[in-house]
Order: sequence, then C-alpha cells, then structure tokens
Amino acid sequence: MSEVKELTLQEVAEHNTKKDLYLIVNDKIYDCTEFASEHPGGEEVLLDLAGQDCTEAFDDVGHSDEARALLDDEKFVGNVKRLPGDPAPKAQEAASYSSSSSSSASGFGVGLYAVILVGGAIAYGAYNYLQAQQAQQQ
Ligand code: HEM
Repeated sequence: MSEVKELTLQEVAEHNTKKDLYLIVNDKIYDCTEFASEHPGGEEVLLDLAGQDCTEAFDDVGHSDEARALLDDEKFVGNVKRLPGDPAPKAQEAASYSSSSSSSASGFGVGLYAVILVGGAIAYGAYNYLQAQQAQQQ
C-alpha cells in the first residue's frame, strides 16, 4: 500500500495558479486544475481560493452530494500536515469563534458595570454639587 502524501499549508499554497490549482476541503488536498474550467460555480471562485483551505466556502454554498462525490481519488493529492503555529482547520475554527465571541460578550458585561459605576459616581457628585450651590443661594 502506498503511503498517503502529506503537504504543509505552505506547500499547498504554492499550487495557486490556473495551471496548478490545489484546494483544501476538510483537511484533504485536491488537485482541481482540470476541474476548475468545468466547475458549475465558475472557474474564478476556485482560482480565488487556489492553494487555500476552502472548506468554509465549499460548505457555505451547500454543495450537493454529487459535488462532494467529485472530491474523489482522482483529485486527491494527500492530507494537510499542520505545523505548530498553523491556523486550525476551518471546521474547528468555527467552534473557537463562538467561544471567543462569548468571552468578548463577558468583556462587554464588565464594561457595562464600569459605565454604571462611573455614571453613578458622576451623578452623585453632580447632586452634591447642586445641593451645595442651592445651600449657598439661601
Ligand atoms: C473544491 C471542490 C469543488 C467542487 C468539486 C465543486 C463542485 C460543484 C458542483 C458539482 C456544483 C453544481 C451544484 C451542486 O452539485 O452542488 C457546484 C456549484 C457551485 N459551486 Fe462548487 N465546487 C467546489 C468548490 C467550490 C468553492 C470553493 C466555491 C466557492 C465559493 C464554490 C462555489 C460554487 C457555487 C457558487 C455554485 C453554484 C453555481 C450555481 O448554482 O449557479 N464551489 N460546485
């Protein structure tokens, strides 16, 4: 059995032209050079993402099972070899997105408390100041 090839993101990124077009879907690398001109969604979109991870774009379009079936042995080049510091696979990135947005939501909560506290302090100060002014006038 022949071993499955492994390419780093940097190596895949070199295949980013019309004549040499690799795409990554679900951490698998596909040679779409021949297919690009036949793509029902147009050659341009594939060229835009050439050499990159297009898992998200591929899923967003809602490709049919037939489209998924086209990602077969004929196009398959190998698996992505992720090095330390490389971005996470797109599918997992979506998950970390939600956790980072929830942490920014709690950051907003702390900010809100600060606004209420500072606002309250200013209002209290202004109230005291006006009281003092009124006392002076009497
Ligand atoms: C990577 C391999 C890809 C394959 C094998 C592929 C295959 C196909 C196939 C077979 C269709 C016809 C409709 C269907 O069966 O779902 C299609 C449509 C389409 N594809 Fe892809 N696609 C790929 C990547 C992409 C990417 C990265 C995009 C980026 C946005 C994209 C955008 C579209 C669009 C917009 C359509 C709809 C065209 C229309 O209905 O007028 N495709 N694709």
